[in-house]
This record gives sequence, structure tokens and C-alpha cells, in this order.
Amino acid sequence: MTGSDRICAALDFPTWSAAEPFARAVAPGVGMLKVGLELFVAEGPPAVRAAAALGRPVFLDLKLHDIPNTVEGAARSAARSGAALLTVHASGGSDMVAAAVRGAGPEVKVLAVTALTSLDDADLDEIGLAGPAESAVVRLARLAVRAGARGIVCSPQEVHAVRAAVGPGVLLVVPGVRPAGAAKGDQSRIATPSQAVRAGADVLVIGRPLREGNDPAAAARAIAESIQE
Ligand SMILES: O=c1ccn([C@@H]2O[C@H](COP(=O)(O)O)[C@@H](O)[C@H]2O)c(=O)[nH]1
Repeated sequence: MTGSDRICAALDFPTWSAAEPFARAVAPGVGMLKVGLELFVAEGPPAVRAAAALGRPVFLDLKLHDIPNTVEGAARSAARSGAALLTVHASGGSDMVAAAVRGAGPEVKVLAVTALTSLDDADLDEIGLAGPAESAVVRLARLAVRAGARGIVCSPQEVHAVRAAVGPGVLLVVPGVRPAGAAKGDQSRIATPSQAVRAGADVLVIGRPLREGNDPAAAARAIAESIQE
């Protein structure tokens, strides 16, 4: 896998017309494009199709979390949009993750989000996940993989422990990635791209560090070079 294949660019924009110039600029230098809540709520499945038309697999990051029957239906609908990957929250439980996998069908990889990378230990304590983030993340990752998830979303700080817990066949997708000197923003559990890859990440989800400069293609190239093995 090349460095650029490992980068997933987050299209966190309010409309497709705002996202399109960025998406066109970065698509040749990344392995995947991510449509998240902001763009999907505004534009729906046409945003997934428009992103897919740029020739990269689309990761639909909806972080579904509801009763199993509802999540199964939502995953079925998401699969019709042409997304290649779809997220659900592992904390929805085994039955919910299994329902998402059924709904998504064989063509769409369901990834389970363990603990949002914006949460620090105090936040996790507040929501009842006391202890180091790593214990909760590994527990949720195991649960999700047993329920059929084909990938796990975790921070770069837990990726090594998650890999050890779930083995080599599970896709580890890692947001909370910040090149040295980049602003942290609302992310808490972060590391640099090369630290994340060395710890075992397969795919790095990167948004603001690509979007906030004036040359997103050059920013993607610099990150790709920093993780080229
Ligand atoms: O735990 C999670 C799960 C998903 N995300 C998403 O990744 C990107 C990160 O964007 P940055 O601008 O690089 O912080 C964003 O789309 C999130 O929705 C996450 O950050 N953490």
C-alpha cells in the first residue's frame, strides 16, 4: 500500500458545491473520500454518488446508533447510495452491529466506531467509560468484530492494542491524526500520521489538516510521503 492509498480525505463541507473543488483537488492523491454527517444531512445519497464519480471508494461516516431494526434499514439504504464503507457506533451493542452488517450486505464494509477521538479520559469517565480509553476501546472493538464488523475506528493512541486484540484481517481506520505543528482543534486522542501508521493503522482519516491550508493536494502529498514505507 502506498502512503497516499492510506489517506482518507474528510469532505466536511455544508454542500456538495463547497466540497467539490477540495474533493477534485485531493482525490488523485488519496485512497478514499469520506462523506460525513454535515454533507450527507445537506445533500443525501447524491453526495456519495458525486464523490464516487471522482474515482475513489466512498466512506459514508454516519455513525449509526439506534435500535437494531432501524439501523438495519438505514444500512440497507446507505448501501444503495454506492458507499463502500459505513460506520455505526459499537456502543449500540452486538445486535445493533449485526443488524447493520445484515442491512449493508456483502458489498459494504461496516466499521464500528469505538470511542470518539474527541473524548479524553475525563469525558469518557463522564459517560460511564471510566478507566484508560484503551480498555473501553479494546472491549468495544472485540464486541464489534464478534458481531461481524469488518473494521474498527479508533484513535491512533489505541490502534496498537486494538490490532493485538482483533488480529490482522480487520481494517483499522484512524481519525485524530495531526501532522506535527497542526492545530488539534476539538480532537483529544491524537498522533502524527507516521506514529499512527507505525502503530498499525490501515487508513488515516484526515480533514482539517488538508482543508485549512491553501493547497490541499500538496498537503496530502506531504502526508503521503511521511507515511510511505
Ligand atoms: O472518532 C472519530 C470518528 C470519526 N471522526 C471523523 O473524522 C474526521 C476528522 O476530521 P479532522 O478535521 O481531521 O479532525 C471528521 O470527519 C470526523 O467526523 C473523528 O474525528 N473521530
